[in-house]
Amino acid sequence: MKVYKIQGGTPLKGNIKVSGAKNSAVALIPASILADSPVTIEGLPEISDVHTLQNLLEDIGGNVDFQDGTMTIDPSEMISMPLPNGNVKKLRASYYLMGAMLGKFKKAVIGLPGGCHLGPRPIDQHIKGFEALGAKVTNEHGAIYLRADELKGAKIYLDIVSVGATINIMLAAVLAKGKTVIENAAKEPEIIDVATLLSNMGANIKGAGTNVIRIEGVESLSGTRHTIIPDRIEAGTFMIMAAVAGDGVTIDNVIPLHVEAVTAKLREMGVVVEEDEERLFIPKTKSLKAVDVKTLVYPGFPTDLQQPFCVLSTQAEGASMLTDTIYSARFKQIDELRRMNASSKVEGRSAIIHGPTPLHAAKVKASDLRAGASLVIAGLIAEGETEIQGISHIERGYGGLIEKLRGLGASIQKVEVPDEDEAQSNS
Ligand SMILES: CC(=O)N[C@H]1[C@@H](OP(=O)(O)OP(=O)(O)OC[C@H]2O[C@@H](n3ccc(=O)[nH]c3=O)[C@H](O)[C@@H]2O)O[C@H](CO)[C@@H](O)[C@@H]1O
Ligand SMILES: C=C(OP(=O)(O)O)C(=O)O
Repeated sequence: MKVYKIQGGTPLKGNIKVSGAKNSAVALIPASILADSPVTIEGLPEISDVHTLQNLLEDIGGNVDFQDGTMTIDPSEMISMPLPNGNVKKLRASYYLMGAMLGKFKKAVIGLPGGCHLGPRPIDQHIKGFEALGAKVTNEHGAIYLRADELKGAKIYLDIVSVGATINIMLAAVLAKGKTVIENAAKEPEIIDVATLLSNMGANIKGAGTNVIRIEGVESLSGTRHTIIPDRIEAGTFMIMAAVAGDGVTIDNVIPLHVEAVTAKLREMGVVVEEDEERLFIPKTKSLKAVDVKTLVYPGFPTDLQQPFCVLSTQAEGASMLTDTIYSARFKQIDELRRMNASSKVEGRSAIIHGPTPLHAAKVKASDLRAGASLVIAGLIAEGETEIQGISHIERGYGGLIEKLRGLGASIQKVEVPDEDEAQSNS
């Protein structure tokens, strides 16, 4: 089994570059299915979610070339092959194959998606949208069957503000007949990025980034070239690292507006954040003050940074309360941080953390992507050598993390160790 080993205590210094956004990448790649000719996407992150989607597009007949962050997808020979199992379970965003394949082929069979276990993650709003557009949707043995004679534009009000449902309905609607209006749409930057790609492919979309999106269906879409936006969650992760373990860190390839909620919270804690057009500089932090955080939909504080932020709170003076209003059970990092001496507990939808508490190295396990990120940050400040298991979760969303952190002087390596669970079950 591969693990990360981190020798904590080395202050981080220098420049670190943010990659393309995971949550855009995983929607832009399926969006290419809708074109009639090759789509090229530049700046993609080297993460396993991207590689898994490449394999899924190849499974349905796509011709995909991926080198140095640039992926060219030729969809001209794709067919609506059923994808009930296998790779679709490896990531959350395989649900975008539903919208894209329904839009293009008017039929699809896609297994229920995987992704991080953060409490219930239903897809009822996606299905409600597909049905409103005229699709018949059934769940048969864990796979979603979608079929429509024809897709027709409709007015869809989302009961819950959902990133996935907003994008999925856009994907299904761009080739539908007539006008679709998505009300109570999510406003995340990734939605604008996907709308930009689709518009450059020939789609007619207005209002992406606001809570009402209007789409006028078109006959066909063609290939184009698109550069992805930077990953605001990776940027936020590096901001937290710099605040808690830094001795002067410059974060390159950031859109400061996209991380405003994080910047504001860090400043409230006493962290200096200097903004430039496309970069941030965080000097060494003198002391950290405890703050309360509540996750909200964009432009609020992102749920994806709640888990890493918990580590910062362990080093702040006083009691912090971090409340996740998006996911009821996104606190699996807390038990692992307690192993490392954090004074923390979960009460309902909140983590309560008392600090400052020195963290000690331990053997810990990443249960999901951002729990993994929080353990990496904890390992960087803990005394001794931390071993992190479950790194496949981390590698779904952070590309080249070891190299990037080594560039800041961190002592981190990926090594093979015997699998203790396997050894125990064999003995
Ligand atoms: C691949 C991707 O982009 N993942 C992101 C996306 O996930 P994802 O798109 O899955 O998250 P949503 O925005 O859909 O979920 C928001 C909330 O709505 C609920 N919900 C969602 C859809 C639905 O049909 N019914 C329903 O009840 C969810 O359980 C959750 O409580 O947005 C989340 C919220 O910012 C992020 O944490 C994820 O990193
Ligand atoms: C929850 C996340 O990802 P996914 O939706 O892909 O599981 C995340 O990126 O933090």
